[in-house]
Amino acid sequence: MKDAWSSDEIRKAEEPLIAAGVPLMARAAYALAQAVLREVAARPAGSRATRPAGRPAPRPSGVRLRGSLSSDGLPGTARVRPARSAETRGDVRGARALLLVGPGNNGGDTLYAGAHLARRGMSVTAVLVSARAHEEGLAAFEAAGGHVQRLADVRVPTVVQWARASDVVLDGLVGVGARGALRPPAGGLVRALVEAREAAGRRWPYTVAVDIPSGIGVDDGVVPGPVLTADRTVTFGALKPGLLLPPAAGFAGTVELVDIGFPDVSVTDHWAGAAQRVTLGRHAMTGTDTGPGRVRRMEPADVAALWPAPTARDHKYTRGVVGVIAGTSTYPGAAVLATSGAVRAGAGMVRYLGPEDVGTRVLLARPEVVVAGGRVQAWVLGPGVPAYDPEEGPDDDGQARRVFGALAAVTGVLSEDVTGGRMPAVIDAGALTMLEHRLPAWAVLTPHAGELAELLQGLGHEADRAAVEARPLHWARTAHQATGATVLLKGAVTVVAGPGGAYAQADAPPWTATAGAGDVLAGILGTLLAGRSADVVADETLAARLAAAAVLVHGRAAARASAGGPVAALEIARAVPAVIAELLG
Ligand SMILES: NC(=O)C1=CN([C@@H]2O[C@H](COP(=O)(O)OP(=O)(O)OC[C@H]3O[C@@H](n4cnc5c(N)ncnc54)[C@H](O)[C@@H]3O)[C@@H](O)[C@H]2O)[C@@H](O)CC1
Ligand SMILES: [K+]
Repeated sequence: MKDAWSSDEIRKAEEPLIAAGVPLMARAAYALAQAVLREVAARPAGSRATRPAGRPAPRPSGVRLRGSLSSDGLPGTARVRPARSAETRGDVRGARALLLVGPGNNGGDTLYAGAHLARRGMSVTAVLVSARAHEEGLAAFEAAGGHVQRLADVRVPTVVQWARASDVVLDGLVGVGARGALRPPAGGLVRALVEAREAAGRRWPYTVAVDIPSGIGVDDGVVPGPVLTADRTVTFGALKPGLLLPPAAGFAGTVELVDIGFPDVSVTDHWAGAAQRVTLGRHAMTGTDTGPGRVRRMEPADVAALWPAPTARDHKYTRGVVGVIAGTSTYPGAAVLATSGAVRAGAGMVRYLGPEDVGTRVLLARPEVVVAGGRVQAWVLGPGVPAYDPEEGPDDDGQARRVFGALAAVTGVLSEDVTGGRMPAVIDAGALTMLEHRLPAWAVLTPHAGELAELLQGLGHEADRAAVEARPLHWARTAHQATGATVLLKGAVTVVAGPGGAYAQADAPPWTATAGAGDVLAGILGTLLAGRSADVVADETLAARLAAAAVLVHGRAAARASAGGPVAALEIARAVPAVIAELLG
């Protein structure tokens, strides 16, 4: 599990260590310098900025650094403890670094790192954007032979020119002390650098963000103004939510987490069950509630503990029956895709409810499906079902009526004065327009940004699709709070918001953005909810974890089916068993 800490949590963790004299900044700066030295040393000397003008620099992304990939082979985080023994060898003399230095400790990290680079023979220039700069860091930098320039004394185009002529640019303008969009003059400088980077294409120097790409929302992942995209972010002590969340995460490049010595601690882990004391390891947090504010990313190793893998004592009913209400005679495909997702994820049984001709098509594709009503342990409601319109009367082959009936079994509100048992559900597409009652957390809404915007508008919020895409965590949380349901907001990075906090999952290749992929996801999640139906109703935080696990499995199945090329939704379903086998193995 990747666990991101808010800026407040980072400060709370730092305070006792700073008081005890732990050299946090020295550790951070040393690791930062090592990351830069590794990159520069890996480049052929002739390709460095001293190359003749106009000759393109080699692509930094062609060089894979030690620990730069997560176990799944996708760009991810690596933990590197800055140790003297890890000193990077290789000749870096004459290579050029440009440091963008802000007024706070983020600038301090950058200046100390610049001192390391200068001592190794690099030509290092620091541009101070403010009148103020970290005093000791600046003194160390100058003592090591670094060149200092003040933005007030030079023009922005000159700094852009220096950047273009460098091998590496370090963005040390602001870190976790940042508030809002970058203000002038830093904002103007970064805007000009972003333009120059776009114009330069692949010839732009390797760009390293110090702790975070300056200008992102540290805690909420927003991008309120200009941000220079990094090839690598070297982040200190713990991940920050903005490094996991869209849209900010797209600016971070490969994220390298440096252990600067935050302590081993135990915390109340809302994710592991009700108020259970657990030790999360080095990167956990002393005395801080993980609470609904937390942002995490589930990793492949976390899935096995959640998956309802069968034992020899199980039979099809104990393993969980998924009921699917999806598709109409006009849109039968969603029914085939959702039931396929559920079958391939390993449901004990899948029931399909819908018009007869759609049921026949489902049976042709998946003869395992039972096309008849009966007991189920979780519902999948709404894929391929049109939006409900009480005025017009629905042209939906009776699907709205069936969905309303199933929703009663989810909330337990059977009629005005009769309540019954309750069970989990995936509420997708058309079913998102049929919500009448406040929902429990075991109801998982699975909108994309446009559907979430419509849902929010129905709840009185002014949010269109663009607004949701700009602040996905905020709006997913808002919808969770307003409806009570767990909210899974689909996207390139999928955000899940529930009572125990949020997940940001980036498991799927861009090819996954294809019609029907969401129907398969709904089926996979339905199987997970059915397999752990009683647990999900008993533990209000479990649905979000299962939702994140379903997103991970779906994303990895899409990657497997795609193999780097286009992918059809049904192929994603087909790849699911092998992915589950791999994760459980
Ligand atoms: N506290 C410590 O001992 C450590 C701090 N570390 C570094 O220190 C950083 C945090 O340092 P600080 O708390 O000094 O804060 P930062 O350096 O992140 O930024 C604060 C400064 O930036 C300015 N600023 C804030 N928002 C701005 C905006 N939108 N536009 C322009 N300027 C803005 C503020 O006026 C303030 O001067 C971390 O991100 C990390 O890089 C690391 O060295 C680890 C140890
Ligand atoms: K920064």
